[in-house]
Amino acid sequence: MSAAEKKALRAEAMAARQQGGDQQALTALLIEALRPYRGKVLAGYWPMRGEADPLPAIKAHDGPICLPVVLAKATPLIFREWDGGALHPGAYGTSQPAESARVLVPDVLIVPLAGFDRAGNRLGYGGGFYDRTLQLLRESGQVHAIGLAFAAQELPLIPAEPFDQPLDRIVTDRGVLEISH
Ligand SMILES: Nc1nc2c(c(=O)[nH]1)N(C=O)[C@@H](CNc1ccc(C(=O)N[C@@H](CCC(=O)O)C(=O)O)cc1)CN2
Ligand SMILES: Nc1ncnc2c1ncn2[C@@H]1O[C@H](COP(=O)(O)OP(=O)(O)OP(=O)(O)O)[C@@H](O)[C@H]1O
Repeated sequence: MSAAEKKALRAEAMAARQQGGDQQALTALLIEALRPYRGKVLAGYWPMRGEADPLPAIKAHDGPICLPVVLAKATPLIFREWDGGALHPGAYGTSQPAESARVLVPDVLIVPLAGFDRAGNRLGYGGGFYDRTLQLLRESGQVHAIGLAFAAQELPLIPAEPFDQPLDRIVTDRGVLEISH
């Protein structure tokens, strides 16, 4: 897929995201999907630009919670513990925990999506941050990646590229997709 085609696909998915969806149904399904991970380190995200909101489900998690921090372009994300307190402005309009917060290694990640397809391929903002991060985490242990999106963000096909890290599961407001690799 050319860069221009990928850009167009991303724009299409982001436009669909603006329609939103049933946030309450999404929260209930996400809480259900996280139930097996009680006590595990959970990475969420602070939603921006119309992203599906993982916060109610994160707050219901019984275990350590962390949020992504961008250190630099083209490098994996790190995750700092979040106690529910005030956040600080980070790169690209993100909000991140204080630099004094502990760095944690997540067992389960909620991955923000621009778009997704039924095979578990995902589109983000194009920074490759989650691809790099999931690659690194998967090299050193087991990690479960749950994509979160509104059902309207589904695309028929996102051509997988060699560096793309697929999701293990996708939770939308209309149900849960279990991905078999
Ligand atoms: N809520 C949330 N937090 C997150 C992410 C995310 O997708 N969602 N990230 C997921 O990676 C990381 C931040 N990465 C991001 C990368 C690019 C842009 C962004 O707005 N890009 C611009 C182009 C910027 C440029 O290249 O100059 C754009 O899309 O218009 C935002 C976040 C970590 N935190
Ligand atoms: N593991 C990796 N190692 C090196 N480069 C990578 C890796 N993963 C992705 N990239 C680079 O990152 C760029 C962006 O990837 P892509 O368009 O898939 O981003 P994205 O998945 O939309 O973004 P994000 O992961 O931040 O949500 C690609 O051009 C690719 O070259």
